[in-house]
Amino acid sequence: MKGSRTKGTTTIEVGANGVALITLIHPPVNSLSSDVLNSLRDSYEQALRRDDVKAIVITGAKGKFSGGADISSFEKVQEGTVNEPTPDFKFSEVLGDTLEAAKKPSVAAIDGLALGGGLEVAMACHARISTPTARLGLPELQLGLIPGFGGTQRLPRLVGIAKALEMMLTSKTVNGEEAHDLGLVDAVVSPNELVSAACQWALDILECRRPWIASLYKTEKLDSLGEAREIFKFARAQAQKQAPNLIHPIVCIDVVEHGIVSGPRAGLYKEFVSFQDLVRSYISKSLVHIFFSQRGTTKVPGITDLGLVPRQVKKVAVLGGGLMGSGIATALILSNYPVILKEVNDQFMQAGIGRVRANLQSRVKKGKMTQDKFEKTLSLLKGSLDYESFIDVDMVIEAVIENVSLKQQIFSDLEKYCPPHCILASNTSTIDLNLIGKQTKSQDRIIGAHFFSPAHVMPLLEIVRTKQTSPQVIVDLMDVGKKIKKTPIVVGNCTGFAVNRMFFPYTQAAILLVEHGVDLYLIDRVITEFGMPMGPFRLADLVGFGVAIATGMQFVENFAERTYKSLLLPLMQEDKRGGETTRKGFYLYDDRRKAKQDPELRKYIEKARSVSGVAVDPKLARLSEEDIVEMIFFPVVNEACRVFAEGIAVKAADLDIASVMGMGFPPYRGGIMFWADSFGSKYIYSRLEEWSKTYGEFFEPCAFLAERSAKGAPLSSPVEHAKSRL
Ligand SMILES: C[C@H](O)CC(=O)SCCNC(=O)CCNC(=O)[C@H](O)C(C)(C)COP(=O)(O)OP(=O)(O)OC[C@H]1O[C@@H](n2cnc3c(N)ncnc32)[C@H](O)[C@@H]1OP(=O)(O)O
Repeated sequence: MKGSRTKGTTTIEVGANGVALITLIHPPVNSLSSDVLNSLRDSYEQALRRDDVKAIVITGAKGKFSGGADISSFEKVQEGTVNEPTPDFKFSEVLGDTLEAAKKPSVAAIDGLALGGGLEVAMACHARISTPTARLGLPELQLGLIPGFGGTQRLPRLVGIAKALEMMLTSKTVNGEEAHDLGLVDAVVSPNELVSAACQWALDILECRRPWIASLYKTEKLDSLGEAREIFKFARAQAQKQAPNLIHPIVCIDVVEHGIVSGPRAGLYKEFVSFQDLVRSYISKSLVHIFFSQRGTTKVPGITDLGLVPRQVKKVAVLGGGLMGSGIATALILSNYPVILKEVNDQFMQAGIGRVRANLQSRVKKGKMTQDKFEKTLSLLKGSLDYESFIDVDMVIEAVIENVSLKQQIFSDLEKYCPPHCILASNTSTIDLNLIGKQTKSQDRIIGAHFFSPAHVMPLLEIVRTKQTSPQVIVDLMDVGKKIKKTPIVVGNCTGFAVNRMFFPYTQAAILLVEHGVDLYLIDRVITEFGMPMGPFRLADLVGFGVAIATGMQFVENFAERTYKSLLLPLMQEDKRGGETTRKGFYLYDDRRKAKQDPELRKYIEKARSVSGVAVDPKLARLSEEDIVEMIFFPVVNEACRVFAEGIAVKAADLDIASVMGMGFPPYRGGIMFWADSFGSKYIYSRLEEWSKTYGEFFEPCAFLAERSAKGAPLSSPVEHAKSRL
């Protein structure tokens, strides 16, 4: 069973002071499985029955209150194994009728996490005591859900409507101190005082020295109805603007509002009904899939199951202080790794250090970092112009321009100057690692560490292994990845690896459509409305045509048969239109980087069209929005299938994560393979085949897709005989 190694339980221990301590136990995060919930109800009823119990404290084992409802139980509902609302989802009644309405007071003692259902249990208690570092929140919306154990009603009554909506809509947690300021917890104490302070608080409630509060009926934090309506109106407008494709944030606001207007019991009922609908929605199914897939990336068969312990990486060198190198250095020093930044001359080195400084300064400006922490963090970075200081580094990450012979030279040098255990990583985004390491004898410690720009912000780290890379080196890099808060996906070696192989047809398909008559700006709009952060043309402007063309060349060389050859980008570049940095690309940019459409583009498109020998296709010129989405993304699915079939990715779910975190594919569509399976392999195959007949090999469905389509099989089911590169 995913995410829940045991079914969990609770224990009850009655002290001489007459307080029953109920402990939630379900490693690793004390999630609330059916067994935990049933056991909690039984322990609670026992405490209420026993004459020697005067008051109750609920806490979680091993310094964690609870990570919330057991998410794996949602999967069963989503797979259709469970149809009716299960007792789990009716637990809201138990919290209201048994805990909150009890004749004995209860206090939650919170350390570590109190998330989702965990916080909802705590809010049904009559008071909450937490440690300063505890994290409290209702992150259910991240899963396409709303709180289902009364959180939509109790949180607004404890912290006010606006703050409650903010916490739920952003899924952000607050720490114990902040929770105290908000009124969500009643006192903050150190972890070793937690249980005794909570027991004392419960006795104080009993003896009327502290208030006995049922959160559900608290009113003093609630705004007047008129003010509340304004808050709801504003929240709806914001939610609509930020996530127009998502319905559950609006449902959440509706449910909170219903409770304010019609009373908390009516609110609880609406919460229950809405939760039942949402848990079965495609969006929740997709987001739950993403939740488990993201955690699944750290489990790589044949590598993470070998019992290898990651070696400690104490010092890292980064080669190249450009955009990528400085971003990588920033990510490393932010996680306390001392870093040497090597450049070829002083001017470049100072520029690189300047970029790192600017990255950190922007955190200070946003209030995410103190000036003192800024100084300390920056002091971890040292510039260097030679390899002398590489004598004691444990890992090098090369991030110079995409030039094969330059990289080959660098890796030969690294072999000479770095200690023999040192991990030699390259941040190349496309070049085959075997080529890069060709002139060395260190193939076992050469690995790809492909970051995404800006490297200190983007969450994905594509770890590329060749057939020679040792499992130890992979485990070491995965560990560094985790420490710098990246989600690693381990992939095999090939041109473009997983993410860029999927990106390539995305841009290519867009160019093909434009040359055949589809409006360029319409494509960007449709793709943005689909949920991508920006359309393919706006993205090309952001990346810059220089990089786009250089990367494209790698694909032309390696996958010529399925490359759509167009001169659109080179023609524009010839005219000094190189993307955002030149202020002109597919869009025109003003001082504030605001993009404006440019009617002049027509002349480049017409020229590119005539060079390609392509005529406007009236059918494509009238393409529906659905068709635009399919013609752009099915070629991406096709490439993802190849990547999967070749064993470059071991699990389809890794490609889902790669697409979401590397390409910006909307997580609420579950990732590229998950989304593709919602159409079915037969449909995708038939569409690609139809287009390939008219528009050429670019669309030709791959053998894997043909095979899955013939069997009517899902694209994400495991590949049995893949010639795995892992
Ligand atoms: C009715 C209610 O209103 C509905 C709900 O409560 S919905 C649930 C709300 N709770 C959440 O969304 C929290 C989800 N969990 C998290 O954000 C993070 O796991 C965490 C912050 C709790 C811990 O993070 P971290 O320490 O990095 O550990 P992480 O690797 O994520 O999780 C450890 C393991 O616990 C599992 N897990 C975490 N939370 C879980 C949950 N709520 N249910 C089931 N499994 C869970 C993970 O799948 C993972 O399993 P694995 O080891 O087999 O891969």
